[in-house]
Amino acid sequence: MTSAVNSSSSAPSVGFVGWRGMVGSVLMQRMQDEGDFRLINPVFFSTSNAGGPAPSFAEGAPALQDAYDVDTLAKLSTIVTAQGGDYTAEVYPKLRDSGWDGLWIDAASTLRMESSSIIVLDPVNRDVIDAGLSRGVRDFVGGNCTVSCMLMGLGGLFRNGLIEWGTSMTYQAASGGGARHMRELLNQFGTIHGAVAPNLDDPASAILAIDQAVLAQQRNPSMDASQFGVPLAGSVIPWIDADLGNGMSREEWKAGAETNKILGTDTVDGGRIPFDGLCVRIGAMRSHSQALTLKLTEDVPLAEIERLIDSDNEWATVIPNTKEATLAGLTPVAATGSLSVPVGRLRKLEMGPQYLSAFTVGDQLLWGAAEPLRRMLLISTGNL
Ligand SMILES: NC(=O)C1=CN([C@@H]2O[C@H](COP(=O)(O)OP(=O)(O)OC[C@H]3O[C@@H](n4cnc5c(N)ncnc54)[C@H](OP(=O)(O)O)[C@@H]3O)[C@@H](O)[C@H]2O)C=CC1
Ligand SMILES: N[C@@H](CC(=O)OP(=O)(O)O)C(=O)O
Repeated sequence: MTSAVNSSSSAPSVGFVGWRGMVGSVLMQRMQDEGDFRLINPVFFSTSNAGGPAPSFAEGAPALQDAYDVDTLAKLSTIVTAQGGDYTAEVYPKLRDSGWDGLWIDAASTLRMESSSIIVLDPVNRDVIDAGLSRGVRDFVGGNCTVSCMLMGLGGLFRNGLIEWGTSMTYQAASGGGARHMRELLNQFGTIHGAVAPNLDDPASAILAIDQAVLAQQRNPSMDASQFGVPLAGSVIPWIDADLGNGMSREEWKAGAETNKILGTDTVDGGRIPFDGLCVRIGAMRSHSQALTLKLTEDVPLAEIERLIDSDNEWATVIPNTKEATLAGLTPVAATGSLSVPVGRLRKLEMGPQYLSAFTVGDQLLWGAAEPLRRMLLISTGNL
């Protein structure tokens, strides 16, 4: 499918860097699905193939430009990048130093916590985005995938001041690491299966023998674990991103830091909400899940909690707390590819009526990465 672009001189010229990566591909697909290219004059950049043809879906766009060419980038009113943090760290300062004052819309975490940037998640913080645009903020960064998916699901409780503190235990999919991580997980599953396939085919074979063969394969140094460091298939890895040296992973630090920045509660007197937990990589392909324990500021009836979650935005969806509904609607397999953010397992815990459990799943390439950027571009061009 091709998407006509708007090449009239009055259409905003928007540069895209990182459009063929995983986040970038999902962003391009969403923009095609929604007809966004009709509204802008896109210029596509590459770090590896300058001069090559523009993507086939963008009919009428010029050839690929060099993503490191600051002069060419500086001609554009807006740059959208999903190229990664190293690219941002190298190119962004040069571009600003050159005097460029266009809008920088970025998926990487590099600039997220800068005071000059806003983390974009407009169903939750549209007021912060609008105020930022009015006072001349030029850097808009997508949030961490787990944080964005959590706030999309539970925004109704946060925004009504009902969360005193929260803790999340995450179950993050391989796709959070990128395309090579997804491939590695699948190869590991395949290698393990290959090691026991004859035994599996024989219904009379002993399960303990199969179990031992699986473990031997997982511990075999020949098993490719170059992306994750250790086998993920048939296991879990309770550490994501850098070691901050204080017992906390960087992914865990982002949960509290970014949640409060998005909500605007990160100032000393802004009512910071303590939010902390453990981040764990599991062998899901795509879509991050998280189990939450929330301390409420008051004893709100469960029915009211469900109403606040469900009505906060058009994507948050309460899943009834039954086994049948949970299995049908509250898994990565059910959530992947959808903008809906299911929230379930809602119940008051034994600790008291102000303690709530919740489980939520979100496609971290949609609301967790591409969709907030796409919508920020629409907001900045006056189309949302
Ligand atoms: N993965 C996720 O869930 C999330 C990622 N992010 C952030 O988004 C940024 C980009 O992440 P992600 O999309 O996963 O990164 P990818 O590694 O998938 O893509 C980044 C770049 O790698 C280059 N590349 C090299 N080989 C290939 C190939 N075979 N196929 C496609 N691209 C290739 C492309 O640049 P070129 O075309 O110039 O060669 C591409 O733009 C990162 O900063 C990440 O932290 C944010 C939220 C969630
Ligand atoms: N760290 C996330 C993915 C990601 O890219 O996050 P961030 O944009 O905060 O670096 C994960 O591995 O699941």
